[in-house]
Amino acid sequence: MKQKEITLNSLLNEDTIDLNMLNSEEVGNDHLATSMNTPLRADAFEMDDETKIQKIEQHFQSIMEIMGLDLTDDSLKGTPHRVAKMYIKEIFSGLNPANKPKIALFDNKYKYNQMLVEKDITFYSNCEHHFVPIFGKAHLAYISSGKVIGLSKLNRIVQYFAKRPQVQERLTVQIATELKKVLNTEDVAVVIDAKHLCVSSRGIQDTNASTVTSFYGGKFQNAGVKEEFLQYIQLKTEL
Ligand SMILES: Nc1nc2c(ncn2[C@@H]2O[C@H](COP(=O)(O)OP(=O)(O)OP(=O)(O)O)[C@@H](O)[C@H]2O)c(=O)[nH]1
Ligand SMILES: [Zn+2]
Repeated sequence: MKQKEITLNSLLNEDTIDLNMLNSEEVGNDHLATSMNTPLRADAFEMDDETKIQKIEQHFQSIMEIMGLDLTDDSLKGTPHRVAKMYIKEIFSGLNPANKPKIALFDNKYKYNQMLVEKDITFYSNCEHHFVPIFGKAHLAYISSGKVIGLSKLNRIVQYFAKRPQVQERLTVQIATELKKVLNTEDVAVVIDAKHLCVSSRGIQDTNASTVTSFYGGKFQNAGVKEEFLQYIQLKTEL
């Protein structure tokens, strides 16, 4: 299987990126568009969800009509509303910071001081260039700086950032940055192995290629620590 490897640590070189901006995953700051922030307009959430759904429904109906589809057909007539609801409430719900998961941390009373790896987190996202799915596995690791995170919250962080129009590089950096912030440590690692339907189902139509992106912070930049993490996740060849 062919894999394209993009290493992101150079993008996150703290000499070149303002750390305040890295922490600004808030509405209104996103539009300042550092390389890792989803390019959102400042007024992105002035309109409520119900109005957004109504408007998208109207526009999607126009797209279908332009394509010559008969919207009086039983099976098609509900599609504009279905798509609009799916965009706002499901597959792009991670655009809205109101949907950001609340993260519960616990004291590390177990004195566990090795890495914790949450691997094979299945996610579905969508390519921001073609609006077709990106899907795959995310593998996360961290070494506690004193707090322990509930395991499911690692999953929830992945799902939140996946539910946006994405490029895989940005998804990787956004997850890593959030992990660093909530866990108050540089010692985090993220590897994402994903398939892009814009590469397999159209365009070049390569059904075998997958894309691997990675972030290694703090102690994970140490070759031995990184190797231990990679041993645990052992990238699988089929997704
Ligand atoms: N770096 C990066 N590129 C992506 C990602 N998802 C999709 N792309 C690429 O974005 C590019 C968009 O290029 P364009 O030439 O504007 O689009 P296109 O004419 O549809 O290109 P083809 O896919 O080659 O037909 C394509 O090469 C996609 O494969 C991603 O997550 N990261
Ligand atoms: Zn694409």
